[in-house]
Amino acid sequence: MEAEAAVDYLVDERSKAQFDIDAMKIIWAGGKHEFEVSDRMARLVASDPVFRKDNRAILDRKELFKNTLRKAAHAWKRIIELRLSEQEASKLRFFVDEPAYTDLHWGMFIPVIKGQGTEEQRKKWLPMAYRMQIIGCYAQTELGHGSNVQGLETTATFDPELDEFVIHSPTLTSSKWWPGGLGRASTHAVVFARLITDGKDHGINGFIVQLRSLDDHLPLPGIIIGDIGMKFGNGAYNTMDNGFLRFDHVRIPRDQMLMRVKQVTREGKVVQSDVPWQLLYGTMVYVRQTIVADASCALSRAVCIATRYSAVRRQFGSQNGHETQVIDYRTQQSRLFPLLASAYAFRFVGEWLKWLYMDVTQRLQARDFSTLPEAHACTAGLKSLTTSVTADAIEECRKLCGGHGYLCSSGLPELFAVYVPACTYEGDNIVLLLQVARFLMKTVSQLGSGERPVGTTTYLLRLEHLLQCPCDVQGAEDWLKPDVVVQLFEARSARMTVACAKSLSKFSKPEDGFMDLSADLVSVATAHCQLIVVSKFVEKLQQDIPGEGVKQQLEALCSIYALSLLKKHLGDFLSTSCITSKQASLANDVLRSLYSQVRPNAIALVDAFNYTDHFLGSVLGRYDGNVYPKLYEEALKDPLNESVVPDGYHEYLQPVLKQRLRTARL
Ligand SMILES: CCCCCCCCCCCCCCCCCCCCCC(=O)SCCNC(=O)CCNC(=O)[C@H](O)C(C)(C)COP(=O)(O)OP(=O)(O)OC[C@H]1O[C@@H](n2cnc3c(N)ncnc32)[C@H](O)[C@@H]1OP(=O)(O)O
Ligand SMILES: Cc1cc2nc3c(=O)[nH]c(=O)nc-3n(C[C@H](O)[C@H](O)[C@H](O)COP(=O)(O)OP(=O)(O)OC[C@H]3O[C@@H](n4cnc5c(N)ncnc54)[C@H](O)[C@@H]3O)c2cc1C
Repeated sequence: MEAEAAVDYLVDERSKAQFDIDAMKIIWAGGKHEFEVSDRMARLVASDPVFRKDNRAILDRKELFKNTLRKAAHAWKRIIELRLSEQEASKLRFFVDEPAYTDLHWGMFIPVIKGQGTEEQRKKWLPMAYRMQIIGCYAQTELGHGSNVQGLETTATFDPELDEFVIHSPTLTSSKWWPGGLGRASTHAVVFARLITDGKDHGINGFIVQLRSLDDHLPLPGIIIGDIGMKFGNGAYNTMDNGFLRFDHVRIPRDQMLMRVKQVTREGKVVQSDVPWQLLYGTMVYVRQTIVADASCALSRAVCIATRYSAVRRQFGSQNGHETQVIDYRTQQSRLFPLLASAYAFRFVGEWLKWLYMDVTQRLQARDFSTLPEAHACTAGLKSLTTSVTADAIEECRKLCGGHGYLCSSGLPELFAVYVPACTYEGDNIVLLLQVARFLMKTVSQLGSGERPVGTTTYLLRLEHLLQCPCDVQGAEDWLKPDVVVQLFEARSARMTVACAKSLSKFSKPEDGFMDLSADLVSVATAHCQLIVVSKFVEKLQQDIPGEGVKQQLEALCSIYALSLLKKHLGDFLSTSCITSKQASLANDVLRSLYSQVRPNAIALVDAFNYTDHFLGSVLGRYDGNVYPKLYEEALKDPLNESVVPDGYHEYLQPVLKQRLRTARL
């Protein structure tokens, strides 16, 4: 094929932008310093051949895993050589873009020891973990129990004679099953097990257990361990060694029980400390918060690919002598721009959630536990909302790219396969929304008793008003007023919450009500979480936003986010009498004009994510838009194209063809 000169097919598109893109890049990154770090790490990874990832879909499992080990070791070497800070290291990991055992080591094993260990335990274990002299994972889920943590079966029985715990898997269903990094890489795990002393069950707790020898990596006596097998998609999450683990009466010293929440004395007495027992779930709260931040990354990546390709791709019609760019079709805009708006919305709510998490952590250190339930509800709810939307959005972006979106070289199939388990891990999304609903029902039921709702539920203090207030929209332009929109989302959430609380009160046993009404409770929780995202976007816009035209673009995106939700959940808004059908129709008109406003800025708005072509890993999303020659190039790299006549021709194709010839002669 003729080599084409490098042409930037998106130059025209970029010249249409009506805002300062460099300023937007800084807003997206969360600050100037954050932008600089992110940009530097992205380039570092993109220029290093060890971090190549375009062959993942065709490597077999063993090669794939070995390659991941190689990349993780190389990343660690670079981190040490370049003396990278924690922030830089975690950005480097992000741009390497490959799930690995190190995620669980840094993302869960270290945090669980930090959060649930005593000072002595932290001093003993953390330095080894920080230097990666031991590799750890988080072994909670079992074959028979994932969502129901209280139902775990693994036992940790105290033996007062030897001052040890005996860790045991009493049944097949008690096998640990799923922990990332467990299958092949980890030397240690924090294992969640039932604490048994003197024949009494004291519920679950974490225990540090060594799994493999630090000399030859062989499993220690009594440990049965392996990988659980291939998962969804090629490449994708198969770089991770999710594992199984069974214990046959494995002994560990007493001081390997994580003792911040509960302690077991030398005599075998269980002492509950004064911190809330829910801190046992604290690592999950931390990770859920990071998953929300990650959702905006995955979503923006898919949206970047679909937006650039939509500007390059042309079908039907006539536009200056060419066919029409598909991005100019209203249907394409109405599917794509709400996703673009959601990417920005999730970015800002993720920033806020990080702040909330830091705030609750500081309070816990000062022994103020009052905001823990709200932090749990926010992390659980937003994890659920953002991952569900992102998973669906990646698939929608694939469809927005037509047939070529289905090719691995579009980057979208692998992104989808690697992302969808986020709807399940760290808490199934429905189970987590039910936690939010439970928190809302409790908050509403306590309103009369003088208990004041805090943080994101403060709006419930204005319950009487919200149950009756009409929507203040008279003309289309009223839909652009942030206070009108926020109040509408508050009213919808409050009305749905109260309606559900009333239905619940009709049950003599609350648990029966929760079972029967669980689908409605999930809708209530979703409405509340959407309110949080809308109001955090609005709050972000009340801050100082530097850069020409940046604020206007973000205001348009904020309105698109809120009004497209209104359109999608119109049934909720109409059935709670929050709006009239006339107002709904005005909102639809406003949405159309907002799409026109965003259209010339669309490419610049995705450029502001500052993704390298290496990170995007997509022929369709290339920065220069030079899609077609590169699609050919990628196709030619496929192993099937290595020979002109395929392997298997002589055994399987030729005989069939010859047989058909004979039949034809007959
Ligand atoms: C190379 C070098 C690099 C260098 C450095 C580079 C750095 C690299 C860094 C990389 C970073 C990558 C990041 C990691 C990536 C991770 C990937 C994914 C891994 C995925 C891991 C997992 O997948 S890991 C398992 C998660 N498995 C769950 O997620 C179970 C869900 N299941 C439950 O969580 C409970 O089972 C469930 C339902 C609550 C019922 O709990 P339950 O039975 O006790 O019952 P209840 O519901 O009654 O709850 C009783 C009361 O507790 C309250 N409460 C409940 N939870 C609470 C909580 N968390 N905090 C506070 N309060 C809580 C509740 O609100 C009630 O309060 P009240 O009584 O006041 O109403
Ligand atoms: C890729 C991946 C990585 C993982 N990594 C780890 C790890 O490192 N460490 C670890 O310990 N675990 C890990 N897990 C396990 C993960 O945390 C669990 O799979 C998750 O918590 C869901 O639990 P489950 O599999 O038991 O689902 P189930 O609870 O069996 O869910 C099955 C269905 O039942 C529904 N359901 C369950 N309970 C209720 C309810 N009360 N009300 C209504 N519906 C309900 C769910 O919505 C779902 O539709 C990982 C999982 C995956 C997929």
